[in-house]
Amino acid sequence: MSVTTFSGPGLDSRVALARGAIEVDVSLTAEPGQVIGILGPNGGGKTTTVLALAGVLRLERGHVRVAGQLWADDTHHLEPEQRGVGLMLADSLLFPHLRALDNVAYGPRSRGVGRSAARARAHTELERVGLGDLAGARPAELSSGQQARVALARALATDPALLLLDEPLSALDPDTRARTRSDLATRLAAYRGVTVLVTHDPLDALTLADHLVFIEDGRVTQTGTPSEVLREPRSPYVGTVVGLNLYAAQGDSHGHVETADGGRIVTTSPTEGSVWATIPPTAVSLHAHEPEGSPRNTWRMRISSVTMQGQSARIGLVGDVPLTAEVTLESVAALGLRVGAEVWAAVKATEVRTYPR
Ligand SMILES: Nc1ncnc2c1ncn2[C@@H]1O[C@H](COP(=O)(O)OP(=O)(O)OP(=O)(O)O)[C@@H](O)[C@H]1O
Repeated sequence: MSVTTFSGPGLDSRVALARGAIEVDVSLTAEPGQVIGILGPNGGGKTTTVLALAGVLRLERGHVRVAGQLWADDTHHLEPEQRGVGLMLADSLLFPHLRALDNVAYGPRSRGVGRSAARARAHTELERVGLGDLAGARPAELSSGQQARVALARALATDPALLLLDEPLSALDPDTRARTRSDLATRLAAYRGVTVLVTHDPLDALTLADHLVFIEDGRVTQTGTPSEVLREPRSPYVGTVVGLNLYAAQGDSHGHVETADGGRIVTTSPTEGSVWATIPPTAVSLHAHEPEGSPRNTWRMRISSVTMQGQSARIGLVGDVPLTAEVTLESVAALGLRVGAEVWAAVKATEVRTYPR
């Protein structure tokens, strides 16, 4: 098969294909060394995108170019083993009968590297993930975090230009996950190819990725650096992930915005035209009686949920402007906050941020 060569060094892709009930159409670009974090609700097309980049699924339209090489377009399709790609999934899928060293050496071996060169390479990769001493162990003798690190070493042992990590930490318990996340961050910092990391965990995305891409219903709904996304979410899903109350609203240019459900919010932020409005849950105070004072929003609300989070509680509120509030556990006790109870919620106008939609 002839392979057309392009000059771009990183990832340049648009994958478009039907999968199940949805049409996936996702464009991703990245420079070498960048980590792209992909987030999105279940069934939105994240894994489909990864499998299309890997060559497991065929494109219907679009293209995949990596390190200047065309891997796929309408007419070309390189098989996964013909692509310089490393894949790591939630299940590390190690060969149970092989030592860690031979699990890692398997990749180079299957690409034609001789046995001793492949083993030498596997040793180097295991050392890079801190497992040089456990090269002789079989998967059953390794902890789940160590197995994940072997899987990472295996994915990198073939010098891939593109590393695809699909929920690589999701099978780990929270402590192991935190430690393995930091090992992964260290290893990725030294990797010069492009990494695409699919995760449901905002912490993975914020700590590992340089750039975030949200995929919902087969489409990209938002891209940006973690701090851009944290500051200005642009879909209800992204609002939930970054922990802000988010409303699609219309401004009346008199310091009010009106939400799609007819709720009115007072703000000191610009209110011209179609805007997103955000309210941080920590900016919502709850009261037994209607509060008065500086320009503020006050709403009579009913409590729909109460969940604890460390030393604070998140209170779901329904009313004119549905809200999540984050309050101290003392407030929960003092105000008798429980599902079904009615309270006043107050938010200062200065706490409501708007930006164009
Ligand atoms: N093996 C399959 N055959 C056919 N359709 C599938 C298959 N796997 C997934 N789908 C469908 O493809 C669509 C996209 O699924 P995909 O796994 O890409 O989403 P996802 O964003 O990775 O979801 P999750 O977060 O649940 O892993 C969904 O509608 C799903 O039901």
